[in-house]
Amino acid sequence: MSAPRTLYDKIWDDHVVSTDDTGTCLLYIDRHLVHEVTSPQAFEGLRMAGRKVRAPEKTLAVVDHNVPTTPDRHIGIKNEESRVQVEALAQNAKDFGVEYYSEKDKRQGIVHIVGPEQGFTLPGMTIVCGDSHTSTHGAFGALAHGIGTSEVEHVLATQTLVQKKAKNMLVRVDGQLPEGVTAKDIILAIIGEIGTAGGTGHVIEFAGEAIRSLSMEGRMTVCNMTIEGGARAGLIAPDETTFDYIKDKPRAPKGKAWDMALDYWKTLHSDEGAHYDRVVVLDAANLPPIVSWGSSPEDVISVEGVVPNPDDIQDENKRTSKWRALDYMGLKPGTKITDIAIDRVFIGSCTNGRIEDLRAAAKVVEGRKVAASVSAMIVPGSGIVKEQAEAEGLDKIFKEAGFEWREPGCSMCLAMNDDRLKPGERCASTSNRNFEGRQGYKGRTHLVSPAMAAAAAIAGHFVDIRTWK
Ligand SMILES: CC(C)[C@H](C(=O)O)[C@@H](O)C(=O)O
Ligand code: SF4
Repeated sequence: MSAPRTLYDKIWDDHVVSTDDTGTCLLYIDRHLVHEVTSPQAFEGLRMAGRKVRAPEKTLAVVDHNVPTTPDRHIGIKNEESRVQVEALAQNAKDFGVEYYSEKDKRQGIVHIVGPEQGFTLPGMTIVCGDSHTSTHGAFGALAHGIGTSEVEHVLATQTLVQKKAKNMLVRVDGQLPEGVTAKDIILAIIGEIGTAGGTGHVIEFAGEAIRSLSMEGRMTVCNMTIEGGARAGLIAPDETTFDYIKDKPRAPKGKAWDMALDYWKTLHSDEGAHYDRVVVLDAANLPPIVSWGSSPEDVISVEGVVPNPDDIQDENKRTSKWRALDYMGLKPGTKITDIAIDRVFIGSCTNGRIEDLRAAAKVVEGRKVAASVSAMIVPGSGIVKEQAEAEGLDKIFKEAGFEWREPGCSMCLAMNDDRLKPGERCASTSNRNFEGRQGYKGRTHLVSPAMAAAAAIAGHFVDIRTWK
């Protein structure tokens, strides 16, 4: 009998084309997602070498980072650099025969929301994109890597990627999540626990009752932020929740092909006794709603807590860097998290821009008003999410409360388009990165779940969603 294997081992083994003496492998790539930021030079490289895209039918291109999200976006992009990138992707997709969703297409949205929603992302596949949050697709039990622009070119040309195998890490979240605590809180707590380098050199498999109980949307939120914990990729074994989600998606296998796919997908789980190089266990029942206080996704604390004092940190470099983070954030140690007032709220991004996220926010917002001191916006992750939300009347709830209701895109997750913070502005954000300048020059980001962001918009400061009335 062969040795027990993890889910990662299985997908890896199924895709190795060749291995050299140093253990470096050539991996076959099943799906390639392309956006406008990391692809222009890759296509240019192909053009100069006179090469074609090897498998256009396994490639899907969509604009997301640079597109405006205002209702008048059809008039075009003012920013020259953004406009050039978007136009380049449209042209490259046409020249190389790759399917492309422009900002005028209902299927357009953030690449990591579009892939799953179209059934382009399927269990057991290797999936790449020139984007770090490609880890999102691991929620389907797919091995999903972010890659650099030169690798984008390599995959376009050959449908393979040069890779060394990573180690196996298991993060098990036992028990049940308390009311008001979400997938976002799980992953923020995990990163708080292991640190931003905690997953370095590993692929993390998420397992345990709390993970199993999550919807696909929640699982995508968890896998999305795996990269912020330093891991190469995140994985969750597919199950009935996964199969139900995929079933009627446009590109999902149909008929006999579906039955065959399902037989294979059911083998995609770690074997009993499979070896993990590292195991971390958390108890979901102990998790509170979480708020980030600093400029790294590991700087997290319970909403019931206070801003920590960096002087309590032993390591000098770390102590200095956390003092710097507090200075940047304009916060003092000992301040209660619920006393922090905010100026802006951003609900969206590939972390929390899916329908379930908008439903969670709407539930909090219904019949209430955004605080006079706050400007808040909702940016659906795709045109399909937007359409669904409108069919459910969520847009009305948001607009009546005083939120802006936008067109899909990366928006204020990163300052690559017109949506950005002004210097000094403080934002409750459902995105994944709170780096300095991430949402705009000198902008201050606090990472939270959609329900927590929505509640902060109403209250004007952070509140504990579990006890807030
Ligand atoms: C622009 C892109 C390359 C980048 C990434 O790789 O993640 C962006 O999506 C981000 O979230 O910072
Ligand atoms: S939404 Fe944010 S994290 Fe996701 S791909 Fe866009 S910029 Fe990157």
